[in-house]
Amino acid sequence: MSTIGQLGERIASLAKKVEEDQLRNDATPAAQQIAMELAEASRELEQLVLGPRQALGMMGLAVHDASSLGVIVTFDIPNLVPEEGSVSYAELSSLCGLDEDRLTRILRYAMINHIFREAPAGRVRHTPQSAHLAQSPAFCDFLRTIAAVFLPACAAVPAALARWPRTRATTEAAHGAARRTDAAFYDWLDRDENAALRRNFDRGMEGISRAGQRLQDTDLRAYPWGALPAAAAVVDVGGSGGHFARDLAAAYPSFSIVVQDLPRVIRQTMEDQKNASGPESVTYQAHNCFDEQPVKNADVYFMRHVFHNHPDAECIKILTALLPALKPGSRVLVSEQMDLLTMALFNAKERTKEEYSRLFEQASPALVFHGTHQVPDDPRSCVFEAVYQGGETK
Ligand SMILES: C[S@@+](CC[C@H](N)C(=O)[O-])C[C@H]1O[C@@H](n2cnc3c(N)ncnc32)[C@H](O)[C@@H]1O
Repeated sequence: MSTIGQLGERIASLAKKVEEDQLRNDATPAAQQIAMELAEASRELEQLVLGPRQALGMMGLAVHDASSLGVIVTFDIPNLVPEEGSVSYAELSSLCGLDEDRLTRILRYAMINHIFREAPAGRVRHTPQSAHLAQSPAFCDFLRTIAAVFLPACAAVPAALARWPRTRATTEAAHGAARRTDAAFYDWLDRDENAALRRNFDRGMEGISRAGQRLQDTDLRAYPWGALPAAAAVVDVGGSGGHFARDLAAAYPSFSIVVQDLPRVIRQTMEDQKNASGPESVTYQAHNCFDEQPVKNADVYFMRHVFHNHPDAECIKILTALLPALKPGSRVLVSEQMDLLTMALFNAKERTKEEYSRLFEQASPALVFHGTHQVPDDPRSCVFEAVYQGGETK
């Protein structure tokens, strides 16, 4: 482990490079890698400076970071603060409906994280952080989903694991314990009384992919899409409202792309797309990924952040449902990102490349693992690739 002095020197030299890269607008993988190293070294320095007692205490209390952010987006505060200038706590309180005392406490806490600042005393104005929220409505939908749906599930993880230490059942996940329900996550979300949460969840998928931590740009850069045939047919299974598909279509206009998701998601997407000018090469289809794949002989079947929702047996079912559609050379791409949320919601598993290779093989020996694709600046994300060799009875 480095000393505080060594880390300080390293941070100073990395910071200089990052500043120069930012001035040159250099966003190459090498520049992003250096920025990541700087962020990691800064986190390590913070831990060393604080020492274990303070650092661990802050980790335990980080729940307030998430809940204060949750209040801010739930009450739509970023859009109530003027773009330029400031607003008083009293005015903000009457605009958002939250009493002034609690509003002030919550915003002052959030200011520790540089979300808003108070200047002059008693008046609130934007920072780059809070302005990002005001400019990213779909990302705020995702943050509202975190506050209303994910936080209760994450808080229940220790109790759920104590109750079911070895289970893989989707009905025995922390989400179920928090909600006191036996329903698996998506069945619960589908209930009539959860319509508002569902809408936030569906829109939030685009928000997190475009403005949050699960940037779809990673998948566009990590996989060599340009090496596919010019008129490649791509199916985005579990593609939500088509946010990835539309970016893929913009980068590769000659591809034809089908976005599949649950009927309610596709219904809403078609509704939303009526007034939007989406690319014609992207079409939408309601399809349950456990049913036989209706789009035959596509070049690519892409599943982004879908497998992490499911235990092994269900992933094998999803892959098996693809088999009748595959032609020799069809690629199955599974894009994943490491996080603990899927454990809280679904008891799902994070898998290594060996485990993915086994999953593909268990679905069919003709589905041959071809390796992984990553970008250096987002080591938590990975695209696992299998190619169908054909030649077996499906
Ligand atoms: C974590 S989201 C990922 C969405 C999108 N691929 C992305 O990367 O933002 C998982 C998606 O799978 C969809 N989904 C869940 N169960 C499904 C099923 N049985 N068949 C098809 N899609 C499903 C959800 O509606 C949701 O859009």
